[in-house]
Amino acid sequence: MKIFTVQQLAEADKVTIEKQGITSEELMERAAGLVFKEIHARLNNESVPIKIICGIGNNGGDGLVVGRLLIEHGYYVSIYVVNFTKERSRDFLSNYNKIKEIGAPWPTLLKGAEDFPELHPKDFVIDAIFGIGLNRPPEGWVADLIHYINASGAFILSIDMPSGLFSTKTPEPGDAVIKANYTLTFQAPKLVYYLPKTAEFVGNYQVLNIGLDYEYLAAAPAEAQLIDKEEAKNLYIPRKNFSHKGDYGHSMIIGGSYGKIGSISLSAKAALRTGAGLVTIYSPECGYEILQSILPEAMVIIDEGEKELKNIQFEPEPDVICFGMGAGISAATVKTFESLLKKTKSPMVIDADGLNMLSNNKGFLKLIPKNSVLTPHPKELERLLGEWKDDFDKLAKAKEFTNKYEVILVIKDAHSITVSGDNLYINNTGNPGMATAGAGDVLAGVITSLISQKYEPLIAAVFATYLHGKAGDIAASKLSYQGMIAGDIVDNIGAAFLDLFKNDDRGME
Ligand SMILES: NC(=O)C1=CN([C@@H]2O[C@H](COP(=O)(O)OP(=O)(O)OC[C@H]3O[C@@H](n4cnc5c(N)ncnc54)[C@H](OP(=O)(O)O)[C@@H]3O)[C@@H](O)[C@H]2O)[C@@H](O)CC1
Ligand SMILES: Nc1ncnc2c1ncn2[C@@H]1O[C@H](COP(=O)(O)OP(=O)(O)O)[C@@H](O)[C@H]1O
Ligand SMILES: [K+]
Repeated sequence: MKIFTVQQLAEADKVTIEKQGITSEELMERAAGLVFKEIHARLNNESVPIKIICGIGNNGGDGLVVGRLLIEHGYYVSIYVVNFTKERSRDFLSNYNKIKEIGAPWPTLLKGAEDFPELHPKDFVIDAIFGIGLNRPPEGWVADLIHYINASGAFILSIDMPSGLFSTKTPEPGDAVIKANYTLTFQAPKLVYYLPKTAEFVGNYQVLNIGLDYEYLAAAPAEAQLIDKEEAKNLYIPRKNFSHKGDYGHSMIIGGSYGKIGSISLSAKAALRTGAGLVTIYSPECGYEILQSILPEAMVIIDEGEKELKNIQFEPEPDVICFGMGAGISAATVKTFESLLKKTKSPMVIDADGLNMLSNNKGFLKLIPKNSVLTPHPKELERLLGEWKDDFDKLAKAKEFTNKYEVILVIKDAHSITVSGDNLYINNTGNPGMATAGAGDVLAGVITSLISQKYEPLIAAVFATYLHGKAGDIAASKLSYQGMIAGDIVDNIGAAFLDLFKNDDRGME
């Protein structure tokens, strides 16, 4: 699903009104009507006190429409208007008058702290103060009102955006931003729904299709792509009946050191479970017996170093090399990594200590084969890019980095983001149970395996991140967030593939 900027959405709004021959008030009625429907379906005429807090722009207008429809359906509704200015948007005003027409009590005007409504934990608050038109931080008593709503303990449903949340910057601690339990948004999710410092304000969310002009949206370049099952399914390459292991490539997993052999075994097993034809593990000597015993399907080549990698030499050349898990960063390992970078021409996957070596030796960056996939978690990314001001600055720096070195970055997080040039792909699978040792090693193996099966490195990164998260979700559904470990993610990669085609006639070919 495409994620658009606020400017694009405003433009789509205009184009829709023109092409569909409707008024903006009709579009507001359509959009807010869908919000009403969702609320009505959930509340099912329950007599919960509903308090709608409206601004004076179109977000407030939406709040008024929702209020009118709820009143007409017999709900117990109080409407408040935050009178931070005398200005009103046109569609706000016409819907304000419509409240009078249905004979409902006039909305209460809030002019300062003394007017704040009583709020109770059992209230259902609809936040329609600011939407995507927020253009400066809320101040004074309006900021106090936002903090007051948050502190009430009431269930908060935000329309379009939690009020006070900007679409292009992250709040500072203490800023006035509604902390919604649920957000109902129009047409497309917003980038801030997926970033570490902003997602917490959004709560759960749902996207309502308000029928904005399809042609405009299809042609508009996406600010980012959200990768869900629909998108992931389209990336899948079916396996042919008449094929052999050579068709699915040879993955080589290089890494490990004394006490950290488990990492490469997880990557290698993940590569096998993702469908690589052949997997070779290249390890320090101390890993030999362990690896041969726990993973008979993989071949093992050992380095001359007993406890760490010292002189990486192998034959024949694999289709793709994954480097770094558990490798450590001793001087000898750094040196042999440098030679490996110099002699490798095809795209690699670089993870963990491979990334740390790149950060400590910035001169190595230009040696990375083009189109390689780097998989940093936030700390590794910071070592690689330097500090960033906020999540937006982080993404800008990541784009610059991938452009400069012609590589692909998978920024691992709750919503991992694959960055390639100016393109962002946001993953929508995964769960907190994956915050467990070795989960990242598994992802590196899945990406490597897909590249060896001839997926383009960018597609491999995006698809692997989806499958890895889905495998984690399936593992969590059986074992709980607490009970699952990285090996369970590996064990459910197959189920993640099968899930792609569940409820779909196409099936896995
Ligand atoms: N696009 C779509 O697809 C559709 C969008 N729709 C809805 O429209 C919403 C956008 O509406 P919007 O543009 O009127 O802006 P909105 O968010 O109501 O608030 C801005 C108002 O507040 C003001 N203001 C700003 N910051 C302020 C501050 N800190 N402190 C004080 N004042 C501040 C600013 O005025 P200013 O003072 O800057 O002149 C302006 O008046 C959108 O989120 C969705 O709900 C649907 O109805 C139909 C389909
Ligand atoms: N809360 C979470 N929600 C979704 N995915 C998560 C969460 N926490 C971690 N993950 C995923 O688990 C993996 C953890 O990787 P990493 O931190 O490198 O672990 P390790 O170094 O132990 O292997 C990443 O792919 C990350 O996206
Ligand atoms: K809002």
